[in-house]
Amino acid sequence: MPAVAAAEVPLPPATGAWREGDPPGRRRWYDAEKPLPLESGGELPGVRLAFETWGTLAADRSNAVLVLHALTGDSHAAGPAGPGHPSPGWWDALIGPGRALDTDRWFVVAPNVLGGCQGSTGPASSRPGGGRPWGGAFPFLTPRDQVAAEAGLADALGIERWALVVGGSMGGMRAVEWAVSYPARTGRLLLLATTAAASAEQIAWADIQVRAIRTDPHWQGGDYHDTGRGPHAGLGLARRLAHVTYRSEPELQVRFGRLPQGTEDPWSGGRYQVQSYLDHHAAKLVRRFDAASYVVLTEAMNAHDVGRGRGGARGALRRVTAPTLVAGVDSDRLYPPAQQTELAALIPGADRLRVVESPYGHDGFLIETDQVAALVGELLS
Ligand SMILES: CC(=O)SCCNC(=O)CCNC(=O)[C@H](O)C(C)(C)COP(=O)(O)OP(=O)(O)OC[C@H]1O[C@@H](n2cnc3c(N)ncnc32)[C@H](O)[C@@H]1OP(=O)(O)O
Ligand SMILES: N[C@@H](CCO)C(=O)O
Repeated sequence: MPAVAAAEVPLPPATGAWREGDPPGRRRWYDAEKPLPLESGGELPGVRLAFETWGTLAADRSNAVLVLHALTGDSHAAGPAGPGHPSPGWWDALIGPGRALDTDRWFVVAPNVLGGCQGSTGPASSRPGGGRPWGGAFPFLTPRDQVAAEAGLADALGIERWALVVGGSMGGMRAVEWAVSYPARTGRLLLLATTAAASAEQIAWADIQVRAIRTDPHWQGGDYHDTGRGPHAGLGLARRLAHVTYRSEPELQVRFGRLPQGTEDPWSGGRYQVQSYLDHHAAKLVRRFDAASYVVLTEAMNAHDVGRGRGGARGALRRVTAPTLVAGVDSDRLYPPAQQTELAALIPGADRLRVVESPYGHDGFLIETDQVAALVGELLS
């Protein structure tokens, strides 16, 4: 089957409305027909998910793969940088002709998460009816809500069962929710650097990040979207803290040590290299990400507990029928491998924990693409 550009992929009739023509070329939108009932009560009207696809959906729709991004990722999982995409796809090394997710064979779908800010409905979106942005009134979401929205997208695409659902970190939270909420629709499962439930420490790091945003004077209760300003300083602080947790102590030490940044003097107002590095990542995120989305998604991650109302993690994970691989990164201090050991032990179709060897910490699931490709290959073979 030849690879075709996603813009040419014939899509089946949708139950929701489709919107074509985003300048980057590939992004499409799914608009839900009905409001989404929320786990916390109430419902979210006007749900839209942005998504991108690669490859061709087989006539029997058996070759669809769902790729779920992490906290600040988006639907641009593959493909080059370009207008609307300042960076190449975050898993470009894995998705494409001849790659682990070979788009000559697989139809790969990557949605932007509900609550996000890269085309899907989130706090920066207008309320239905063309009103002001949701802002602080955007409802509390959980990963189950986000997965329920993704199930609507799957319905609209005519995909009854994914051949594979794969995700890392926050994407792994949604992937495991898929396998528990919709076992018959999850053919295979690859969980990377993720957990059955957000831990006390993960909630603690997240809390500091959310407070950094909410205490920024430009937060305005989350209703800043049409003020021309935003809690950029708070978001930058949140990213600095988060980024340290995404990497490992030895990596930072080997890479930066105590070196000053260029000719700057840390004893008189200048920065160490590592400070400059964090400044860079903070500024980069502030340019591309909405602070209120960051809060909504972070709180959704805090709410992640696959066992809630299902007899705990053991009771929930027993429902998974998919052949499963669970992998952790050996240097991950944010999602330590003990969390993936638990997942592997409790999912019936999983065997021993796989370990991605990396000096880079949690971000290893994004960086060590050769090792992740080998896991994908093993699971799909
Ligand atoms: C799907 C998802 O999960 S999220 C989508 C992808 N993730 C992100 O975009 C999150 C932000 N980025 C990251 O987390 C990481 O950069 C990764 C995981 C994508 C890639 O990691 P690495 O390749 O190891 O990149 P690293 O962390 O070294 O950062 C490199 C950047 O730091 C900059 N940098 C390095 N040292 C310094 C310094 N002393 N001062 C300032 N900047 C510095 C580099 O110039 C480079 O800039 P650029 O990214 O604008 O080109
Ligand atoms: N660097 C990743 C890590 C979160 O898992 C992100 O920004 O989404």
